Amino acid sequence: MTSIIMASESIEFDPVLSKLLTSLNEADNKLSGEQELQFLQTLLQSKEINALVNVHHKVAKLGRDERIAPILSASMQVALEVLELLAPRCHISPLCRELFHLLQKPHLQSLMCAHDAVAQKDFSPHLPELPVEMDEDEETIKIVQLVKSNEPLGATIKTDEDTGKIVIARILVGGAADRSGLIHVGDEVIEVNNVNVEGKTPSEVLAILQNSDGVITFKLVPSDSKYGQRESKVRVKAFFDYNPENDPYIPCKEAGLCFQKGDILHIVSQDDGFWWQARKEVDKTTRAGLIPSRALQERRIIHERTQMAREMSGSESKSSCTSSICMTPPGSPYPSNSSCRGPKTKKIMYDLAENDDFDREMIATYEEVAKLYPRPGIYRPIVLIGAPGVGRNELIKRLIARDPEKYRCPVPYTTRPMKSGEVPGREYLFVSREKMEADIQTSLFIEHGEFKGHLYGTSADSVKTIINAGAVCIMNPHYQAIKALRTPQLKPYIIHVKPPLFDELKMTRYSAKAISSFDETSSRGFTDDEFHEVLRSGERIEFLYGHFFDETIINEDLETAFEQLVETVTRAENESLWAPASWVQ
Ligand SMILES: Nc1ncnc2c1ncn2[C@@H]1O[C@H](COP(=O)(O)OP(=O)(O)OP(=O)(O)O)[C@@H](O)[C@H]1O
Repeated sequence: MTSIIMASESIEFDPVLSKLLTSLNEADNKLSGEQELQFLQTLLQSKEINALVNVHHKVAKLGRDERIAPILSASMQVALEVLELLAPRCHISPLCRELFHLLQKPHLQSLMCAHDAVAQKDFSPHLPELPVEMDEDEETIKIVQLVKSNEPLGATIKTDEDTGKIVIARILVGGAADRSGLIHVGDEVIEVNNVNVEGKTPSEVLAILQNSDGVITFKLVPSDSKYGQRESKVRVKAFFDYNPENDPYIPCKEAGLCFQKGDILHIVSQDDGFWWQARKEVDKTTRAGLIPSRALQERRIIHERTQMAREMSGSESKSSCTSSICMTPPGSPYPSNSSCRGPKTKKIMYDLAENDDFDREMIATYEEVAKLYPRPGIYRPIVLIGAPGVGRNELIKRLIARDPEKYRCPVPYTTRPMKSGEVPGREYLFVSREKMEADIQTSLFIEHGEFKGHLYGTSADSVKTIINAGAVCIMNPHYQAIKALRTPQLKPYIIHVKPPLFDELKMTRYSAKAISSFDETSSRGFTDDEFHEVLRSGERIEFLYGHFFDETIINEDLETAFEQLVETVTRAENESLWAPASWVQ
C-alpha cells in the first residue's frame, strides 16, 4: 500500500523513510495500537516530513564539507551590536540610515537566525537520553571538589520535606557552583569534607562549610531531574525598591540582589515560583541574586494594603479629608490658567479627585521591557510630568525657542469661549461641547478633562500631525494622564521634572523673580505655602507614578535643568532605550 501511494504522488522518498514504512507494514499484524500505526504511517508518508528529511540530509552533508565553513555563527548578535552602534549615527549618512532600517527588517533577522542555527549545527534532533539499566540499590555518587575563595558558593541548601535529607535548593546563575557545572538543583548532599550530614539541619551544614578552608569536598547523589539551567532572556524594569537585608523571608540574605525602582533587571531564572534569579543589566559579569518573583511581590503588596486599610478604617470614620489637585490645561506651554490661590482655596483645573489615581488599583511589581530602536525621522513624543509650578512650561518654552521647527506642542481643544486677544488655533482650538463630547466618545482624544464647566483635551490627530511632520511632539499633561498616554501607538518618553529641596526651590525662584503660576490674576512671586504645595505634589507624583519615568530632571538651577533636558531629549531621539516589551513587537 505504501509503495502505491508513493508512486501515485511521484515523490522521491528518502530511502530511510521508505524502509521505516515497509517495516511498519510488516509489523502491522504484530502491533496492537491500530490508531498509532495509522498515525505513524500517515506521518511518514507526508510530503512535509519527506521534504524536511531531505533538507536535513542536504544541510548535514554540506556541514561536513570543510570548504564551506561559516565565517561566523552569531550573525544575529553581530547585527544587534551594529544596530546599537548605528542608532546614534543615523544622521551621519543615508547609507547608515539604510543599513539601520535593513537590519531591523523581520525577514532579514529571520534569515540571520536561520543562518546561525545552521552554522551552529543546531539542526539535529535532540533525543532524550536512554535510561541506563541500573541495579536498584546501586546509586551513582559524585564527588565534587571546589576551592573555597572569598566568593560565595552560589548555592543554597534545604531539608527535603519528603525524605528529610539535605538537598541543593538552588544554584545561582553565574556563581561558583554554576560555573563548575558539577552541582545541580535537587542533588542530595551526603558528606561535606568527609562529615556525614545525615540528620543535620541546613544551618549545621552551613557551619561545616564556613569552618572549612581550601578545598571543599562534597559527596552528592545526583538528582533524577536532568534539566539544565538555561538563562532566560527576559528583562524587566523594577517598579519598587528592594533590599534583601530588610527582607525577613528571603531564604539567604547574602544571595539576595539589592535594586531600586527603575533598575533594569535581567531575569536569568524563573524556575522557583517565589524567588527569581536576576542580575542588574548594567552589571553583566556578576553572579545572579535572588529577588522576589512577581507573584510573591504581588502577594506582599496586597497584604500590605489590606493591613493599611484595616489600620486606617478606624481613623477614617472619624475625620473626612477633602483634597484637591491643581492642573494645567492640556498642552499648556502657554501662560497658565491655573486658579490656585493658596492651600485653602480649591484649585482644580480638570475637576479630578486624588482618588482618581489609577495606581491605587494597580499592583506595580515588574514590567517586561525590551530595547526600542529609534526610527530616524519619526520621533517619540516627549511627555513632561511634574507638580504644577515646578517649571515645566519654562523648560518647554526654552526648548521650542532653541529649535521651533523641531520641537512643537499640540494645540489643545476647548469648549470654553474664546477670550479677547486669543487666536483660534494658537492658544486653543475652540469647539462646541456637543462636538467635543462626540469626539471623546469615539476616542479621538488621547487626554481630556473638565474645568469650571468647560472641556479641555488633546486630540490624537494633533499629536500624529506633529510626529508625521518629522518634529518632536512635546506635551505637559496632568500626571493622571500618564496611563492614557503610555500606549504602544504613542510610545512616549516620560520625563519627570522634580522640584529641589524647599530652601533651594525658594532661593532659585526668588533670585529669578519667578512669577507664581498659582495665581492667574496677578504677577506676584510664589508664597511659602505654594512652594510647600509644589513639593507635596512632587512627592505624590513620584510615589504614584515614579516607576513610569524614563528620566528625572531636578529643576534647581534653570540653566542646568535645561541642559539636562536637551541632553535627554537628544538621547530619546537617537539612542535605543528600554521600553515596555509590548511596544517593541
Ligand atoms: N529653575 C528655575 N529657577 C528659577 N525660576 C524658575 C525655574 N523654573 C521655572 N521658574 C519660573 O517659575 C515660574 C513658574 O514656572 P512655570 O510656569 O514654567 O511652571 P509650571 O510647572 O509650568 O507651572 P504650571 O504647570 O502651574 O503652569 C516661572 O516664572 C518660571 O520662569
